[in-house]
Amino acid sequence: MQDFPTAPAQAALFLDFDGTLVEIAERPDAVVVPPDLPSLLERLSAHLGGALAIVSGRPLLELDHFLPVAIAKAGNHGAVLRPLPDGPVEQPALASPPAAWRAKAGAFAEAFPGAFIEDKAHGFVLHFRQAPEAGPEAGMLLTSLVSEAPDDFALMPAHMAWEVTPRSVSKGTAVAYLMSRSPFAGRVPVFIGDDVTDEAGMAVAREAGGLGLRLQDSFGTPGRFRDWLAVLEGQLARGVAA
Ligand SMILES: O=P(O)(O)OC[C@H]1O[C@H](O[C@H]2O[C@H](CO)[C@@H](O)[C@H](O)[C@H]2O)[C@H](O)[C@@H](O)[C@@H]1O
Repeated sequence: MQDFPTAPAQAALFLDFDGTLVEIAERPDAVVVPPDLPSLLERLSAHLGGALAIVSGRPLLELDHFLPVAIAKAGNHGAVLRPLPDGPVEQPALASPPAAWRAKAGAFAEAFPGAFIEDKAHGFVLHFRQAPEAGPEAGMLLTSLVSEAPDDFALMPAHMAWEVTPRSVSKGTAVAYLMSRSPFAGRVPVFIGDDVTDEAGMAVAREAGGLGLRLQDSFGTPGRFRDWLAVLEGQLARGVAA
């Protein structure tokens, strides 16, 4: 078992989705969620008094689609949160990138068969997994566009994708906000993720005395990570992990 900085029963778990809980797929809609994963996460959340949250770049509705269980979720890299499993959705007021940026990115993607844009509420992703030759040029285009409003927007490298996001939110702000309120407050944060976009969440967890774990280093693969979660759930259920 991965060592915790405290008794596991006192931890607050923050889990990335793509590349951590599920394997990366060719397209965002093609990820395969193991049938037993949602209920495993729901049981883990219950053992932790609700202090388990999915913290993802995905929109909240997609997280609800892939993980249709009552657990806390933060989507769009911290731009939308549901801190309590069945509670209300919370969204800070955020600007959207200029329409001209989206139009230029869309025209760029159209020139590379396989590349496409994924729209989000306050940003967009330019995916190039099926057009890898587009990656560097896409990065240069979006770097140039974001430089027009660097205080408001950030460009994040993701797995075979570039994402334009509001600068004021991140997985770090999501973890900090959740840790400020029940049932997360007072627990020791443990963030597990696989990507550059997870580093802000890991950093906040570490600064709070917890753990920021990179999946590849600590677990290897999403499958092995899911196995670890199942073992942890069993221990918490039997009361032998505290
Ligand atoms: O924060 P995450 O839960 O890791 O989500 C990050 C982004 O994941 C998705 O894109 C990535 O996963 C796809 C499915 O495996 C893959 O096809 C793509 O190449 C990856 O970049 C999702 O589409 C984004 O919205 C998330 O921000």
